[in-house]
Formats: sequence, structure tokens, C-alpha cells
Amino acid sequence: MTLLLDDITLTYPDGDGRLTALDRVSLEVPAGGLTAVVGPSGSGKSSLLAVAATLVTPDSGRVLVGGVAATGLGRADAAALRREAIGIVFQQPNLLPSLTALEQLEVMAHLGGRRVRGGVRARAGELLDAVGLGAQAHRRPHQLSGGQRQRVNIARALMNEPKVLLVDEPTSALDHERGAVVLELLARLTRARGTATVLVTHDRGHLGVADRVVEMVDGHLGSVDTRTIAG
Ligand SMILES: Nc1ncnc2c1ncn2[C@@H]1O[C@H](COP(=O)(O)OP(=O)(O)OP(=O)(O)O)[C@@H](O)[C@H]1O
Repeated sequence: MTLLLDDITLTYPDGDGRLTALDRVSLEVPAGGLTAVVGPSGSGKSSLLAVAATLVTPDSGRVLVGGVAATGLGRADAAALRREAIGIVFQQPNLLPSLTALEQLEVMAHLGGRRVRGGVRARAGELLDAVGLGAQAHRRPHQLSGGQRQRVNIARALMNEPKVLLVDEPTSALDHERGAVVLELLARLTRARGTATVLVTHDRGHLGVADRVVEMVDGHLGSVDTRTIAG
């Protein structure tokens, strides 16, 4: 199993007590699988992604990335694991304004501190082709549409060949049609590149692209029958 969350409990300080954001949550995502997480506001979806990304340490439970324990690591080891094995796509692309699409990807490889097979530039160009932006490789963010920026964001997250791809509301700034293009792309890349992908989304209209849909309710995770929410 490429991403395994095992019996995760996460609490936050809340006045005199603690608020339980994740209550004994377990989730398995295989290589090449896309799991969508839906659920009401405040149900714990972002907390789940933050724990999977090793950005937040749970009170109890284990996170395994490619069979390697990601919980209980020191700060430096957790940062190295994130750089090498985890790609993160946030809601807002946060591209660097002065860099071209190609350069946004190249920077990631240098931050990763390792040689990318076939050369950094070649890989960046290949990923931009894969997200349909080969012709826009030399444009800066202000010369791209919102959907195109989000596609650069996804390509950038894949630059260091992560095992796990964590994606938070990638379509929130896009209309339905452009959102559909981004999610179909995500599903295709997940299968082609064998990432274990977790997608948090409010948008139930596009869940057909997922292999599996789970629902967070009040910190608990349950399965959803996609046939009941398709369309
Ligand atoms: N840093 C924090 N400190 C205290 N409480 C927090 C913190 N972050 C989140 N929470 C609380 O934990 C619960 C889960 O929040 P979380 O952000 O994971 O939900 P969500 O499902 O992602 O919500 P949304 O869809 O609105 O983004 C909420 O009750 C929230 O208020």
C-alpha cells in the first residue's frame, strides 16, 4: 500500500478542552489509485491531508508512505520525506510571478536536491506536455488562465516523482467545465504515473473520476457509494 493512514486521531486545543478533528481514521490508497474525500465544512478533510503530508503530527496512529513510517520523524527527516515522496497541490497555485511555467517546475527539482532522470529541463518539458501546456512553457503566470495555472501547479507537484499526491480543492477557483478538465487530468496522471492520490473536493459533480470516494463527517471517515452521487 503506497499511502496508509492507520487509526489516526488528531486533536486541537479548544478553550479548556480539545477538539477531535480526526477520530480513529484509517485510509489506504494504492499506487495508481485516486481516492476522493468529500464532507461538510469543518469535518476534518484538510486535517486529514495535513497529517498525510506529514505537516501535522497526529496524537496517535501511523502514517506510512511507500511502507516507510512517516510519523515520529524529526523535522529534517519529515521535510526530506515530503520533498522526495510527497507532492502537494494546494487550492491556490502559488506560482512564482517572475518565473515561466518551465522554470516553476525546474525550481522544484533543484529544491529536491537530486538529479532527475533524463535531466531537469527534459522532465519539466515532458510534464508540461502531459498537462497540455507544452506550447505555454515559456509563459509567466499572468499570461496563463486560472485553469492553466492549476495545471502548472499539478505538473510542479509531480516534478520530483512523488509516490503520494495530495490535492486540496483544485477546482475551487474554476468553473465547472475547467474544473472537469483538471480533475480528469489528475485521474489520468494518477494512473499513468502510479501515484497514490488523495483529492479533497467540495465538488460532487466530478466524482466519477475517482476510484473511490470516502466521506468525512465530524472527524469520522465512511465509504460512499459513488452511484448515488454521480452527476
Ligand atoms: N489549527 C487549528 N486549531 C484548532 N482547531 C482547528 C485547527 N484547524 C482546524 N481546526 C478545527 O478542526 C475541525 C476540522 O477542520 P478541517 O479544516 O480539517 O475541516 P475541513 O473539512 O477541511 O473544512 P473545510 O471544508 O471548511 O475546509 C474544525 O472543527 C476546525 O474548526
